[in-house]
Amino acid sequence: MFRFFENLVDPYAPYSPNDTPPRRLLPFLFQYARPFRGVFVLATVTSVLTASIEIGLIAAMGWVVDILEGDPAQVWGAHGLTLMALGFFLLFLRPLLNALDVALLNQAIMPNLGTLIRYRAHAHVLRQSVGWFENDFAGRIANRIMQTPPAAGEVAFQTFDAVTFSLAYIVGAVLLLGDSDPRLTIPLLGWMILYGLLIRWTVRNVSPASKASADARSLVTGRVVDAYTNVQSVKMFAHDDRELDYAKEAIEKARQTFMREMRLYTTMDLALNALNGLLVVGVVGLALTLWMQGNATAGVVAAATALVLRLNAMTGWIMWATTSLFRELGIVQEGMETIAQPITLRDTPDAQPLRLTDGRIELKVLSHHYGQASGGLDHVTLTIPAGQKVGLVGRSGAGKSTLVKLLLRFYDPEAGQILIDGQDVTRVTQASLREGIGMVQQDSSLLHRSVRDNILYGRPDATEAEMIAAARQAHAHDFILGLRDAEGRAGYDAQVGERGVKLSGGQRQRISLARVILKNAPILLLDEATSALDSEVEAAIQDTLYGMMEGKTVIAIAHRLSTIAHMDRILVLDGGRIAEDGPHEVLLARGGLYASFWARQSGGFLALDHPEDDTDTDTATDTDSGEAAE
Ligand SMILES: Nc1ncnc2c1ncn2[C@@H]1O[C@H](COP(=O)(O)OP(=O)(O)OP(=O)(O)O)[C@@H](O)[C@H]1O
Repeated sequence: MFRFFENLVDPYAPYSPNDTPPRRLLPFLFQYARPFRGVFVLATVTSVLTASIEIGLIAAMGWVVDILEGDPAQVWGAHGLTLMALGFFLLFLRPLLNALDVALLNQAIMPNLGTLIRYRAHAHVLRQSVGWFENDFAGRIANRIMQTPPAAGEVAFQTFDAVTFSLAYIVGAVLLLGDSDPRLTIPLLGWMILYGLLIRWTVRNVSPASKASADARSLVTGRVVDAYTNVQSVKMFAHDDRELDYAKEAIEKARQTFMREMRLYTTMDLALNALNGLLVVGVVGLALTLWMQGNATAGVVAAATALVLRLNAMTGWIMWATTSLFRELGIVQEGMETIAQPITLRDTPDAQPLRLTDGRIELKVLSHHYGQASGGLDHVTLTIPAGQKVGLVGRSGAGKSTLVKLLLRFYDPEAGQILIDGQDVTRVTQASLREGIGMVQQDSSLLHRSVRDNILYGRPDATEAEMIAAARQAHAHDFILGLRDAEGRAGYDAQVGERGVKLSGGQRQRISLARVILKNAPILLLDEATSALDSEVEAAIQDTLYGMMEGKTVIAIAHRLSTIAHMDRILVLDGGRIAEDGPHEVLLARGGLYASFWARQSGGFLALDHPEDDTDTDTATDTDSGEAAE
């Protein structure tokens, strides 16, 4: 029985993703609720029926009190059949309806609605561009993906469990009292107006307060996760206390917003109690007066009393349900700041797969300043013929990585065009573009999975033998065989830890090299691909790299000029522009920037951020081949 209801809606059913999700709350929720339409209609019906039955039972109780006033000997004869029908209804039909109501809520809606939202929200966020992720905390994004779905589930639950039920119940109460004596509805209607006003006040204040709270909580998660992911820097600079203070600031903000929210609930509770007192005194007092005047039966007084006492008990629950509904709506609204953001970098509707025939790359007056006045790339025009090997050098911040990221379409250029084999990279599908490009980065972070999964990331359908061959080529096979993780998994099955932290930098770089070897894409981008390797391994890997470059168009960013000196062509970027362009010897002979870089190389390293300043840069060269060495 459970399974039937649990399978009523498939949260993973195919759907057409929406690049621009609605920015308003209700349309946003409705888009996720669409697959649940049938279930929601049924839940509304059962909820209304359940409320009507509650009212019916109270009416029946009044009726029973009235028949008690008659002759006991006559009761069975006159009302036996009705009483038996009532018993049958209570014993069998009511539990059945109740079971249907609960199963729809607990089995069909609750587990599936949250799952559907989480799955689709994650799918949406995954489609965001690299630039989008750079502008936020990963922890905050994750927090929103985690807390929005249960909040939306709670909204649905309260809507059917409390709101629909209580509305139906209150309407039923008015009808029942009106039927007994219309005057009895006067205090009830008065109460309803005040109660409505109280709910309106609460709702208006609770949603923003809860959104502020949720916002503050997400910030806490963002800061906490930021400290955990960068724990090495935290420890290295002995900044535990600073980090704690930084988090405390956010934690305190969360406490302040939470306190503001809780004040609302206390005020609401006090007002509700006062209102309920008025209701009981009003209705029961009036019913008693009518009875004393002989205008109402004992049954009417009993039913009216039962009704308001039940209402009295229910209002707290309704109020709680209504506020939790709006509190959860506030959380959903906060989550929407992440989940409802449009995908700005997307495939054009007519995007075709990239047809990579030769691997010719053209940049046409390409500019990208990350939305700022300077930085990035500035008016770069360039043609790289198919199969050419290009070395890209320049000072730190010259725009080398920007060029590579634009080529991969991690961002859309602010001006100009990039063509690969004559096709504009913004007009082909992103998947096909990135399939055609292999990239090895300086900071090769791996996924928290097994070595095998990480290498196969380059080509998931590769065979075991192909994967091992790639690892061998990257000089990774031997050390991989020696790996063993904390759970005893060894070799290719060993887990590499978050971002590959359980491996050395050189090991990480070799694994990421193996996956690019496996991918075997026609265009190769190397961003300091061997920077983390010791010279012995590097020498061996250089051979592998030269082998890999065979027949491919290559752009290699290098800080160590010796690794690119033999390339067909060297491009020197300076301040986002191409300063020099030509083979090693020609550039050396020209005596410009490249020649000065080369001259300043010591032991194969090149200096630096400030080539004018000899003393500083030479020191940096000796100690740091990363940032300082260009
Ligand atoms: N995501 C970003 N948002 C804003 N500005 C950025 C971003 N990425 C890079 N920049 C800016 O663009 C300029 C070029 O950066 P880029 O990373 O391309 O330099 P680079 O030549 O690769 O430097 P390095 O050798 O240090 O890696 C820098 O001034 C940098 O501050």
